[in-house]
Amino acid sequence: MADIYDFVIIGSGPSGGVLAYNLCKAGARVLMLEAGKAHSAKTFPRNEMTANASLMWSGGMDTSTDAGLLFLRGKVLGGGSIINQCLLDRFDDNAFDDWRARTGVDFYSSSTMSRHYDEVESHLALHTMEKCDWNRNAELYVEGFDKCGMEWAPLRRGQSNCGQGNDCVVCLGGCPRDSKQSSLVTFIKKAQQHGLEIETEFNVSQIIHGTNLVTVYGDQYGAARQVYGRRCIVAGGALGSTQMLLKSGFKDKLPGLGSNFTCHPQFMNIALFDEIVDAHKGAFQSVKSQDPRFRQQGFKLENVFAGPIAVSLLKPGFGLDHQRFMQKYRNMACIEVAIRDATAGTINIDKSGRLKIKKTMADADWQRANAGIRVVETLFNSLGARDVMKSPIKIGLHLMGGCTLGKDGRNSVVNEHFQVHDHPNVFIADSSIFPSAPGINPSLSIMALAHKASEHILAECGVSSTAKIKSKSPVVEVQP
Ligand SMILES: Cc1cc2nc3c(=O)[nH]c(=O)nc-3n(C[C@H](O)[C@H](O)[C@H](O)COP(=O)(O)OP(=O)(O)OC[C@H]3O[C@@H](n4cnc5c(N)ncnc54)[C@H](O)[C@@H]3O)c2cc1C
Repeated sequence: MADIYDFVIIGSGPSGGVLAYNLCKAGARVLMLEAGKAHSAKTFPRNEMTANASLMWSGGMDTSTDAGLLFLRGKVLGGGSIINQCLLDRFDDNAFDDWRARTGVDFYSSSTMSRHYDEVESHLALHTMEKCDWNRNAELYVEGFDKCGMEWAPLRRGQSNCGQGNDCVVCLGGCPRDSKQSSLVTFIKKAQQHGLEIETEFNVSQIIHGTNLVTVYGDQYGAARQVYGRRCIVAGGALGSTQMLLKSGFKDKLPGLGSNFTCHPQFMNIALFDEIVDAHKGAFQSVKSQDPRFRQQGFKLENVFAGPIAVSLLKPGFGLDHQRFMQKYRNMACIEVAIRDATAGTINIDKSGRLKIKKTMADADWQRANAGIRVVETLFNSLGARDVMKSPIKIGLHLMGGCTLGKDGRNSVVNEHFQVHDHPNVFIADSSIFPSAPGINPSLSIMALAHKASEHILAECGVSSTAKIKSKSPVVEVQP
């Protein structure tokens, strides 16, 4: 006798959380599988090194095949929303127009998506960073922008209570106050109130699509496991979802699987000032560029900083030179350049199922990066910085694509109903469905698309999102 769930959701990030909540609320019996561990505000590691090692895939050391780009992605209950900054922006017309032109999919528009944004935002505490939240790093950013006549805007974060002046900067290792609006403290918590079951440390290796049943294979605590769902929702993020489908042999029917991988490569630029900046105190990020010229040129700037371990990794070299650099930690200000990458990469696997990610920076990408870095240099120089260090390390935080949504199964993986082409019982609505890099923080749009997907999935089951699913007998004999 085996349990059959209405839905098995693989992955617990922004996508998995929203889908779990909407399906559970409609009365479905849902099991969520997550490869990472379950943590809470009380148990998140408080040391930078331990946080990277225990909350990220490969300890935060996933790289492209040429080792030119470093990819960070969460492996913990709550996924990327546990280790991210929770900056929540809607996409603009420019991003949606590009997606519509690439895919021919009409719902990619601000007007169609606004209802879904409204819906997910109604579950989140949102805070626009105000002047009283700024630390000296943010003040310098604004002073520089004003001096150089460039437009900036406050960032909007998902946070409920980050204390006076956002007095804590440990968000990237998991929020110790349950303030950051991760999927763990928002949608997953609410889904659990509607009966969501969760299994953590369950690493999915294969998804087998049957006529009436999807079988999900994996391992948990060193033992082989398999679970069954009438339908399966793959929400493992760009790399995770693509890897699971590749390992399950979906590429035979879907040649586009693994293509269109993008990541908004980011460059940290650190300036040394005579004054004490203490960028590690107060709000970690508060302001962004809003200059239309930058959007046209394919880059954006945000004030940002990092803990001492991360900063030390950004500076090449070792010994006295490195030591002297780190002694100036309190005098550092930092602005990151993030580009809207023009050159898509590919996601593949080797014979052992390990990821092989090809992603290079082509000339068009370097033009965008260098244009942004030049602006940062001008800005810091206008403020009298002693020195500006351009870190050679390129980091991909927003991982997108691999299972693109589109109309044609020859070059896309998921159809307009978020169903994998020719596999009607498997759905995807996470960052892997993105057809290109939007150049905007992606999480809120991942959630809005997941909300839209949940409506399609419920409609496909013959239920409107406000009616209740009548779950079939939960326990039946299974012969996979
Ligand atoms: C340091 C950092 C800062 C960021 N800051 C921001 C920000 O401020 N704003 C913003 O919009 N975005 C930000 N992002 C990006 C954002 O977090 C991601 O785009 C988002 O989390 C992707 O959501 P997702 O649901 O597609 O996948 P994920 O959040 O990656 O969730 C996928 C989940 O699936 C699990 N999984 C994968 N494979 C398997 C498997 N085989 N078996 C079982 N489980 C599996 C993973 O462990 C993971 O928990 C940041 C990212 C990083 C790393």
